[in-house]
Amino acid sequence: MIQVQDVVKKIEKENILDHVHLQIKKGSIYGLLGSNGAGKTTLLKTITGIIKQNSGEVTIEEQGVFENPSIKERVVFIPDALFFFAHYSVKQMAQFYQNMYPRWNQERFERIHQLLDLDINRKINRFSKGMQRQVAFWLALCAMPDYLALDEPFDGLDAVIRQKIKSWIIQDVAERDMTVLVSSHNLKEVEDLCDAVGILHKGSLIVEKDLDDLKSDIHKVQLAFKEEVTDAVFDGLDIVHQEKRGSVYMCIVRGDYEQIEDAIIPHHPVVFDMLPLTLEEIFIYEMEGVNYAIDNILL
Ligand SMILES: Nc1ncnc2c1ncn2[C@@H]1O[C@H](COP(=O)(O)OP(=O)(O)OP(=O)(O)O)[C@@H](O)[C@H]1O
Repeated sequence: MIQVQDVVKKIEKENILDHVHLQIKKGSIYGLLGSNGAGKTTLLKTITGIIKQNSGEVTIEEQGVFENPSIKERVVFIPDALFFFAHYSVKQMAQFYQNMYPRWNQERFERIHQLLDLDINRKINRFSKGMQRQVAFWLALCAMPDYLALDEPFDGLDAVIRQKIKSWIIQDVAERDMTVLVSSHNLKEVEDLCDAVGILHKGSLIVEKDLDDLKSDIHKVQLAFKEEVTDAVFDGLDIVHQEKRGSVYMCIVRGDYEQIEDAIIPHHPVVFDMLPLTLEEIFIYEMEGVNYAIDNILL
């Protein structure tokens, strides 16, 4: 398990991480979402022990991560801006990884080689951006990490490779109980992959929930009534957002399905549809809740 307790990270006197708490269960895939500049990369670097927090605690399996080689050899971080040694070929970079990560799996390296079709003797900086990202995943997965942290991981990968890599990750989670932390602006991708999500805004975690709970707790409700109604109709509903188009109300409402139904039905609506929100919609409304507003986004 990864535990982040009351973590503050300051850069130039500013709290880039502002008393962050989070927990990531072993064998789960956790999606870290947030606005630009929210602190996601800083949090990933803190969790993987690349940088040290000013206060608070970051532990993996109850051990501090920073300057802890026995934990770090079980953690791999793929940053959004990839780094490879200049002039290193895939083969040379693999040798470096082999020295860094004692559980390096050479057989897996050769198997993935056949599946990715990249020349191991070619200098990595001669590869395209997407090919370099393939190399990053290739090396990361052969290091057999127990904890894999990914920052905007699928940027620049074609759909076929993306699917392939996602299935390898899911396989490692299922078979080896690998824990994955993924930060991404591609919410569709996160929605498909993650068990739990956290939303970071201005250095604070504003939401942290299992994805299923998050989705069952907020709905898009479309309503119309035969006669003009007063606001009393909406009493008892936790409305996050509301718009009226003609005679139809479109509302975003917090609460479970039955609870919302029980509040609405007594008012005899002639139209009453309730739909789950996509993760992208949930994200937008949660951000609106912290005044990161975008008006008239209801579809
Ligand atoms: N080395 C640095 N020096 C100064 N400020 C920094 C540094 N690294 C990060 N920051 C600041 O910290 C804040 C958080 O940055 P971070 O890269 O963690 O955000 P992010 O959530 O990953 O953003 P994005 O989604 O845009 O990639 C930003 O305001 C950024 O300017």
